[in-house]
Amino acid sequence: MSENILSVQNLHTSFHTDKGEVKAVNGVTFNLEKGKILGIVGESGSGKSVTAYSIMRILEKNGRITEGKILYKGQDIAAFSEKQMREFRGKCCSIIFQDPMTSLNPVFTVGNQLKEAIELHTDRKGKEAEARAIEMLTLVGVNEPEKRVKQYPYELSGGMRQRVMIAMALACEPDILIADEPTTALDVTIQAQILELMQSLQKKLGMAIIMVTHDLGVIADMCDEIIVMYGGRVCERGTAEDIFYRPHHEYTKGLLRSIPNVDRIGEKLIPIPGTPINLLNMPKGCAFCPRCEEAMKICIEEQPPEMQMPDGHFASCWLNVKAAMEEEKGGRQ
Ligand SMILES: Nc1ncnc2c1ncn2[C@@H]1O[C@H](COP(=O)(O)OP(=O)(O)OP(=O)(O)O)[C@@H](O)[C@H]1O
Repeated sequence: MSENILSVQNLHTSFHTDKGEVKAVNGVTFNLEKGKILGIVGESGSGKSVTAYSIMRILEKNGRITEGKILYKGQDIAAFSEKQMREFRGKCCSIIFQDPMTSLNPVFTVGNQLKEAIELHTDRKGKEAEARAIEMLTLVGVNEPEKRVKQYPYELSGGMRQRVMIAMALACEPDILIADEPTTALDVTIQAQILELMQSLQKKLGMAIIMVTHDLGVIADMCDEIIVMYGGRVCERGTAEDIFYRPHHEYTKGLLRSIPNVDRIGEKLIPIPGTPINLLNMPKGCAFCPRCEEAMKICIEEQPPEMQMPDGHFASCWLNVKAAMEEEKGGRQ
């Protein structure tokens, strides 16, 4: 039976700024099953990273979770003390970022930093931690690990640095790994290698992964479940198959039209027209409405409810409500 290791329920996160309250995440709900890969997809500014940082409670000082629950194995992490949170980060849930250089300390060797992470979160100390560091580098496919531990981050390539970051994140065998745009800064071939590595580690270690990305194409083959975000809200969530083959939100359809597809070679990619919404001034209705070619009057006025589709996945779009009503009307005639 499936088991939710993480359950995010109606999460709201805001930032206080001189210009007003930036409502970055507005009612995000999803479940992450043990050992599964979940993708969070959306364009820049849609609230993907803020959702991830809310889970880790690593928001910037002006940020705050204003509503909702984050349950880890059934326990609400909002109630965790700072000490419990330090244990949670690393042992239960780890995060890797887009640019490993911002996370790796340039003045310490790779070995030193790995050893420190291992000593901090596990019982392995000294020589045992050093041996574990080499073991972890081998696991993530770093060649000549004995030599690498003595090197500084600047001596490694971008792909190699990301492997080191993954090794560090996995040193304590967390149940959940959050990867925030882990391959965006890498060139395409290295990107594919890192994604492959993450998939194989997921299989080997059995952890769950949350992949945060703006590129639906990147995660097409690796995710079990996908949530599509726009303007801090979830537009659609379901299995990867639901999202790719049976999309029920106009934004998801737009995203799909804008990624290359081998079945449509020669076809033009269609970008989504318009600009992202202003989070300081959220529209009353559907966040995507100003850019939606199918928008109706109700879309401007009211936020669409999340509806379960016949195949079981969820979408928040008034067009589905209209379609459902018309079907019902047709059935009654
Ligand atoms: N400390 C902050 N103060 C004010 N606004 C913030 C802060 N951090 C994030 N935001 C805003 O929250 C919104 C969501 O940001 P978030 O980083 O989650 O977007 P994203 O979907 O991950 O996109 P990207 O890939 O560009 O990071 C953005 O409009 C961003 O400007």
